[in-house]
Amino acid sequence: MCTEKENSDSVYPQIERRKRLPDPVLREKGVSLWSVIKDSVGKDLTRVCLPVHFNEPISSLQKCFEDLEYSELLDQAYKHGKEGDSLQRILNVAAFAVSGYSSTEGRDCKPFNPLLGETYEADYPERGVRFFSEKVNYTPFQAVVSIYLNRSVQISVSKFHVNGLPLKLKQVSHHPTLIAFHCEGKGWKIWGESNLRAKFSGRSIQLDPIGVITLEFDDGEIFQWSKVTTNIYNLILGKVYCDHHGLMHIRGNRQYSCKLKFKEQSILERNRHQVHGFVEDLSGKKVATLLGKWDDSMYYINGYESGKPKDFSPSNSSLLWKKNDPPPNPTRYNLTAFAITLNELTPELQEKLPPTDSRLRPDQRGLENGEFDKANAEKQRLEKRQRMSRKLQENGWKPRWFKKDGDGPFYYAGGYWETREQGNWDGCPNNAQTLRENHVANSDMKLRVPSIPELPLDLFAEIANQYSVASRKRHHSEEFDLLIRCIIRAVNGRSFKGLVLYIMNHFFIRGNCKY
Ligand SMILES: CC(C)CCC[C@@H](C)[C@H]1CC[C@H]2[C@@H]3CC=C4C[C@@H](O)CC[C@]4(C)[C@H]3CC[C@]12C
Repeated sequence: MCTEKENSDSVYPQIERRKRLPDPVLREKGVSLWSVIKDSVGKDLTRVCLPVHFNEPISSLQKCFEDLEYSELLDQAYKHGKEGDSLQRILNVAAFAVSGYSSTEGRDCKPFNPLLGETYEADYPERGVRFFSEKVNYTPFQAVVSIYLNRSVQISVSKFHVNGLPLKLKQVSHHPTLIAFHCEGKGWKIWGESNLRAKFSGRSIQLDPIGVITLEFDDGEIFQWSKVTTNIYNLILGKVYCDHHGLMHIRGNRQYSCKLKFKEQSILERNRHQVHGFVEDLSGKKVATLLGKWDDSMYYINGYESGKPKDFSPSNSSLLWKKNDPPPNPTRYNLTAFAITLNELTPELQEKLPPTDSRLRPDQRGLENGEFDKANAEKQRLEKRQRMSRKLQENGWKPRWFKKDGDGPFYYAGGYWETREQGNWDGCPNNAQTLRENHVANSDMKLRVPSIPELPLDLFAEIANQYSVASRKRHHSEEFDLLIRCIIRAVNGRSFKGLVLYIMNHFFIRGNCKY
């Protein structure tokens, strides 16, 4: 734990991280997507909780950090730039932008969709980086794509038939999960939003990333780029896999910019996953050529060569990046050695984490431990609770660590690591505060926080939801009155307003994210 290793020009401490996932407690029973669909005929599938069988024990917040597996390339880029070699800097940045895709090969599970207010921190001093991400929007539906069966209508436009039934896929969510992240390395910072627009296009699902990634070096050089399109194939039949294609333009604020093309796969093309491109200077002169594969390695040669990949040989090209070896104990989820470390929870870490950290989600932890029934039950409970407080969330929820100005992108507002240092997650301004201001403008309401005996959390959510509906309609529904009367009886006649405030406070202290 305490030895130190020379890494580029800084000294990083060495830290032991786990090399494998825990052995599953139970044997997993197979689940077919069909059996899930079959049981859901006629239901609004956004309300159907997908069993954890289709998940990997990583949340989307953690997945964002997977793109930083090769952050060493950015350390290199910083060093080169400092030594006046701007070309090497942009080449390393380009290799970094491609390297983030390498972990997607062979992965066929869905990451956990973060709950509102969920956060993830990664403090990796052995790499010189500190990463933080938060789910920043409210997603009205859990599923990006809803699947429903059309039994009665015989003439169907859908292209799929499952067990003789036509299957129609319909996109329902226009507010995909939005995640903001911020990462600090030695000599650089990188931040952005991870947001995807999903389109179902007959053969596959197309995910178009929205937003830009910004990389800023301490000497003021900035690069910005957007990710390319991802397609997911074989969702219904066969083995699920994804592929990436499109143009990536890395714009710099100084001398160079870089254009990379991720080639779309074709049946004829035997050479898959290819990426090629070039670096050009301000005058448009192409000064270097890049070539490689997003799931393997990237090379460059000085000067521009429009030739085919076969023109590249180890003698005339130099290696920029090579993918790490797969872990010695492969997981069912095909996680990389780096990804295996992301959800590790040591007792020391547990003490420091805020209650909103992905590592504390019981459903995800259950899946990781192979306690599948427990994981499913927890997932259902958490998703149901999140749906129930929907109205209140729509009205006044704000992320805690990221801000935005007008329509601009979210940026890190600061303070997370400082709060962590103090170890007091309750003391800082919280979502409860914001909500109280938005919804309870009446100043004569005094906030008493009564010690209410443990009430089921679902009930809290439902009350909060009803309260928000009622306060807009200016009258309470009968069911709502009944509910409230029951609760008041349960808590021995505490004041209604105080109770509601307490509930809101209790429920939203950490967004919707108290497990
Ligand atoms: C229901 C089950 C069977 C479907 C499994 C779908 C898998 C293949 C999907 C679900 C979520 C997807 C990821 C969502 C977001 C991103 C970020 C993007 O910039 C690169 C692709 C990447 C990393 C996707 C890769 C494919 C992915 C992992």
